[in-house]
Amino acid sequence: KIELKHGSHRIGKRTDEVMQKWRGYGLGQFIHWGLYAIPGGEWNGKQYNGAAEWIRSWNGIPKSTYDSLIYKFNPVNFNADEWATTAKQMGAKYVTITTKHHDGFCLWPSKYTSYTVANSPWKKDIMKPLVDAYDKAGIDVILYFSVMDWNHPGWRYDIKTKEDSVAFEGFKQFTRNQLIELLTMYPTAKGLWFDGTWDKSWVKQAEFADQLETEMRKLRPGLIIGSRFRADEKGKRHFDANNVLMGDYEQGWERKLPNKIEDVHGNDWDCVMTVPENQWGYNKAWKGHIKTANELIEMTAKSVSLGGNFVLNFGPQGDGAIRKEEKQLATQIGNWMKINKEAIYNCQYAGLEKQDWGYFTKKTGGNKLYMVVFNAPVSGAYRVKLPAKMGITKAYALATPTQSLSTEEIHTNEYFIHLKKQGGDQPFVIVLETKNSSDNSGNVYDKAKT
Ligand SMILES: C[C@@H]1N[C@@H](c2nc3ccccc3[nH]2)[C@H](O)[C@@H]1O
Repeated sequence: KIELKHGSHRIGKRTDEVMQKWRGYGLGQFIHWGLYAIPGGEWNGKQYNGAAEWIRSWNGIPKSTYDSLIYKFNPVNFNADEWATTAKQMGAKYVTITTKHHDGFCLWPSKYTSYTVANSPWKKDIMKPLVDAYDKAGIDVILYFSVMDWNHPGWRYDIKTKEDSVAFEGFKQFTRNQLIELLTMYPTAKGLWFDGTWDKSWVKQAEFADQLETEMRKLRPGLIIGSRFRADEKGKRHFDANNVLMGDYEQGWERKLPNKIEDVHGNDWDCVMTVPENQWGYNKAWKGHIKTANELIEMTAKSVSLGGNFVLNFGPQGDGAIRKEEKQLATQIGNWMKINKEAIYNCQYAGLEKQDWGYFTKKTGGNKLYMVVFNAPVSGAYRVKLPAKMGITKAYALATPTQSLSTEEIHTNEYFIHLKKQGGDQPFVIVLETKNSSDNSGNVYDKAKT
């Protein structure tokens, strides 16, 4: 074990209520919105091949020209309630919103820089109406904050000279000021989602970042901060030099999902996902594979089956409207969630052997197992292996709870649940109510034969 002052300060999952609620969210919405939504991945008729929110880094645009986009920020179709309603309809339980992305433009009227909405034609705070609208919709708000800030003169990728270190000290105070300002202005925010923390300059700030995290947690008890915020004094990120998770949940699953439970090391985690291959900010020309609702529903079920949350990204247009393709996905996913949300909300890893038909989830603190089916077996027989002593007292399709399904024990603790081929192309859920035969209440038909 390596002696660390600024490594992880907790072993194992947080057990407080705020984190237990976070653990049960299942499905979230990410919002990437800022000046980059105005060009939308295109400049002077030329397409930028990278992620639209990175267009400032393209050598096809002078930096100062990009920075002057602040004078074009006037989102006449921005409607915070519409965004929150879209998320509500989709079934999202939390939202992560970019307060400031790498370009440094602030969606709130920060006192510590002039590069904010206050100095745009729009003039007004964007964050306040958004936080209020999502709060009203019963959707918890997490504030995304990029430490890397291309607009601030004190930002450095690394600290090589005396000048670098003087400049970066100013940048560190600026960063602290903005974070305290955000937590003070939006006190209902449940957490911070940090980004842009991979460069050497920040990785070298183990003590400062550790103290800042402690200060923020003191200011906002229960605040949720992921593993991406800070490095330990050995320069280790996400997991400290003793391989212990930093922060409250693993934040490394960006545009990728774990495949098996061993990949998540017993930690809380969330997966943040784009609809196209790699576009977070609005991009006019969505190229390549655009994920379908069924693909995104499967990623949600897979995330919950492995003990995490799935956070789907929306990149609103420069005028503040949400594009129709994203609205359509929110509606399709929402229609599925309306019927099947019981298998997603407040569910966790079931601890069962994965089967080909889909994913198991388990209700937290209950005796219900859910089989979220994506690949219906041609036989209509769904294999289920249970731990010894656990029996099935009832099985039914979630959509038709009064029609019990026949359960056949084919080997010790191994069953076939029989369900004739369902029509339609929608994933569906089978519920298994279970009982431990150690407690002899209620009959457990562990020898049931059809
Ligand atoms: C959540 C995502 N994180 C940002 C990002 N920047 C990166 C630079 C290099 C590799 C991965 C990156 N992800 C993306 O712009 C988006 O905000």
